[in-house]
Amino acid sequence: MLTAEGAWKECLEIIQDNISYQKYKSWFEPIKPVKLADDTLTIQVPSQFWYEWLEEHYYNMLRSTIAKVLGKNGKLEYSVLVEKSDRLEDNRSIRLPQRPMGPSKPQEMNTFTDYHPGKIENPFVIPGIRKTNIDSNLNISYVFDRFIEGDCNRLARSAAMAIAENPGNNSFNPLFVYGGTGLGKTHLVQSIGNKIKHDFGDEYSVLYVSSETFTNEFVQAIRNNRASEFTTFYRNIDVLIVDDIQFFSGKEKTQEEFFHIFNALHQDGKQIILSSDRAPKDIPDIEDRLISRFSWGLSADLQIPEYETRYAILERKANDNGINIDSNIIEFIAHNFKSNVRDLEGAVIKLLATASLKHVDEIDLNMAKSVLKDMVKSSHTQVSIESIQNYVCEYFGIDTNKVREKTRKQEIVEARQIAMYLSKKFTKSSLKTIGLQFGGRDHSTVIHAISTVEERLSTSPKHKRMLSELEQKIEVATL
Ligand SMILES: Nc1ncnc2c1ncn2[C@@H]1O[C@H](COP(=O)(O)OP(=O)(O)OP(=O)(O)O)[C@@H](O)[C@H]1O
Repeated sequence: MLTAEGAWKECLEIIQDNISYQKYKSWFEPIKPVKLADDTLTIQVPSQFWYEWLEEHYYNMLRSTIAKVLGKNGKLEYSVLVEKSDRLEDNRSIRLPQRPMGPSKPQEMNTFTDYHPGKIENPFVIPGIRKTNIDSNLNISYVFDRFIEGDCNRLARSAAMAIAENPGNNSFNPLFVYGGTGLGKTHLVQSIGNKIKHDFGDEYSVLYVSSETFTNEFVQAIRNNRASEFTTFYRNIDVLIVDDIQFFSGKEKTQEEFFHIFNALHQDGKQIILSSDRAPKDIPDIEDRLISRFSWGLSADLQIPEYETRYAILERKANDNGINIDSNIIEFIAHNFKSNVRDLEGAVIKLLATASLKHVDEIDLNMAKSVLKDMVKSSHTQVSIESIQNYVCEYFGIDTNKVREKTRKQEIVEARQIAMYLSKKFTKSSLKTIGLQFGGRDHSTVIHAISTVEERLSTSPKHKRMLSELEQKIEVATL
């Protein structure tokens, strides 16, 4: 029978796969499952603010997670730990938003009584496509207003704005936005879609899709003999935004399909917006004819933000989250988190979560330094999954390719599981990405590997020693 712990563990596995590791650690790890009765899971959160934060930021994800784990009648209830009344009062600089105080004893805070499982519809099977019934898949918080402009993104942002003002009818077709991870590609390309929808209403059908979803839908469509419906659907879009196009690499059939859709849309003066982690010419295993089309309009890169932009982004993020951060803390973060915007955001979130967990209203610079110590270290250099595979294989004295092969030899399996565990710990990659880099395994294999390693860690001192040696090796390499 499913227990509260078991149900919450399943929820965590899903949640972990849907949000960054940092957010997962900050907001979900401290939660404790309390009770499971009548399809209702009760979880205990550390503070009233915590509950409000979850509701504000993760409501939809929690709803669908609960539905997956407990079924369509599943409900989630919160119980809030007693708030301390003796709040500290000295010179601190993060102020939590002034919200009503939580209850003085644990109490049910919210129930998804109105829950109905979310309909996940495949857009291309909607009969008689009409512009108004297409779900654009846009995240409404990705808007221009929240996208801070700097030298690092000025060209891309201006082109994006010009497109949003005049979709299809501009010289940036397609717009190809590229740059490293966490630099704002998704935010920017979705801002275009959101502005068009806001300014033009149903005049344009807008669709945001990741290249991975596009590929999966295409494969499904072929399997179900619905390839022509798939094509028709995409050819009817007015503004097509495809994110992370580098995932088309090596997928010949998908590339061919996309090539025809691209031509049809372009010919009809429809707007195409693409993003990628690298410039068109640097994407491996993509047909030349597609690469040449990607370069028809404008390719604009997003670079690492300079200090002033990092400062402005931090101020804005804090503001958006309803907190005031003292300028010396902003300076500290802006000086130490240089590689991407996601890390800046992660730092603000971690401070906020810690303030809430410790029940303090404000945080001073010393506390911020200590809270962010580990992140500062890890933000300096990013280790790749490939180098983790190398470290582990070198440690075990085996050939690196072996961990990517299908072999089930015990020593290889063990090395592979450890490398997967370390990849989760030291990189920001999703379980899916990790699985793919280990010979195309799926995310459940990675979850299994991680829990196997964790179990061994807690029962075998030999494994603990081994892991700690490996972790040290990786840490030294990333300093
Ligand atoms: N210029 C900016 N102003 C404000 N927020 C930004 C800016 N650039 C990025 N962000 C924020 O940083 C986070 C990461 O951005 P986003 O997901 O768009 O990056 P990405 O380049 O698509 O990353 P990935 O390649 O890993 O998918 C988002 O929360 C986004 O809002």
